Amino acid sequence: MLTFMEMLISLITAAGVIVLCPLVKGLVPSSFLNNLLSIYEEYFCTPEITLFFRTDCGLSDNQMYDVASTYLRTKIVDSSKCLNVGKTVRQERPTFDIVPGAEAIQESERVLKLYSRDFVWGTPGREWSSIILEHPTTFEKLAMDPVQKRMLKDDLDKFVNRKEWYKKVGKAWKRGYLLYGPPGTGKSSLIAAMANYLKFDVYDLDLSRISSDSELRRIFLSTSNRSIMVIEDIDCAKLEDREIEIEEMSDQLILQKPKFTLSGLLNFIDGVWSSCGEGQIIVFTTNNKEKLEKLDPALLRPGCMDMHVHMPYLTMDGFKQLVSNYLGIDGDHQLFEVIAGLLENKKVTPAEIAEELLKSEDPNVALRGVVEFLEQK
Ligand SMILES: Nc1ncnc2c1ncn2[C@@H]1O[C@H](COP(=O)(O)OP(=O)(O)OP(=O)(O)O)[C@@H](O)[C@H]1O
Repeated sequence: MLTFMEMLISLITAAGVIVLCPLVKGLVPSSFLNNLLSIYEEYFCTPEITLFFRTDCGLSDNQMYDVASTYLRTKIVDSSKCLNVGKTVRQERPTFDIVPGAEAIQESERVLKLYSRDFVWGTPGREWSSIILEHPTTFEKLAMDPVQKRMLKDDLDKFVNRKEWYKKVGKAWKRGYLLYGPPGTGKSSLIAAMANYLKFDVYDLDLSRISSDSELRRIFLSTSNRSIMVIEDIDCAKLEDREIEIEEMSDQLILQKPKFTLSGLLNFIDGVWSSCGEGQIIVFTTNNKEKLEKLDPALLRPGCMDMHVHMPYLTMDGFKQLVSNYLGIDGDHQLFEVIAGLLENKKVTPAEIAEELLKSEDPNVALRGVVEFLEQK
């Protein structure tokens, strides 16, 4: 027979286990659990603290929200070892400490986000809205010159692993890439591959809608570290210095009209403001590199665009990669020779051939379609 004290100790221990262990919680019927918890709380519990993780901290996203959601999503078995939340009596705010192990989980489980400004116009205080980025392109799937692909991956690896080096030489930890080539050659796909490879969020910035340097500053400062800022079709972005159009301005305001300037943009990429933020990558894309050079050569210099990546029309190597992706053929095919001959004389983009390959899952039908397409081009 259990004594009263032994029963009480068992009850406390059981309730303690249930309170502390989420796994056990899932196994116990809720009515029993609630009764047990109310007895436990009434006699032994300190008041509960509820933590609210807001999605944003003013202008920027709240990283603690990401940490907490990652934590809850993975339902880490040994939960007590992963996220320490603490507050001493002297501290004004709680501290959050991710201990080793949790970072690795966070990294592998991290959901990438694509930020844009499409839904923030007229929303005071918000510079970006985001959706989950689930782009399937990886470096392996990209139809791209293998040597160039290797060089780019090495460059990215070197960049992300050299935080201390950048500090030592007194350089902002940033890197710029210019992707240029005709439409449909994979510039956007390459950006997705870079984001997936590095596990970096992507910020998609439309420069033509920026009206002043101060707006640009606010926007840049509200991006997170270790992210990719993309400015697509930069040659079409109306980069000339421009003034904001405000109809009813007082005389005083007219004297200091807000302006967007090219030098304001350069300041963020390789000037004084470039040191705000760490591990940031900026990518320009263009279909017309010459036009960009004419506008201002400074935009293409190392320090601004450190690496220029040419995305050309489709080559036979690229074609074989697409065939592997779409038809699962990794070896040879009898139509490859004729296709190689046609590709040598035609300017065709990977996007066009991808479209043809989508038409049939039967390799013979799909490849005959490609031959016809190339012959007619
Ligand atoms: N190099 C490539 N490797 C694999 N797929 C590609 C490649 N280029 C294009 N594609 C296919 O074509 C589609 C369109 O390509 P993408 O948008 O990446 O080209 P782009 O160069 O960014 O074009 P634009 O200049 O018009 O923005 C992609 O979704 C992908 O399916």
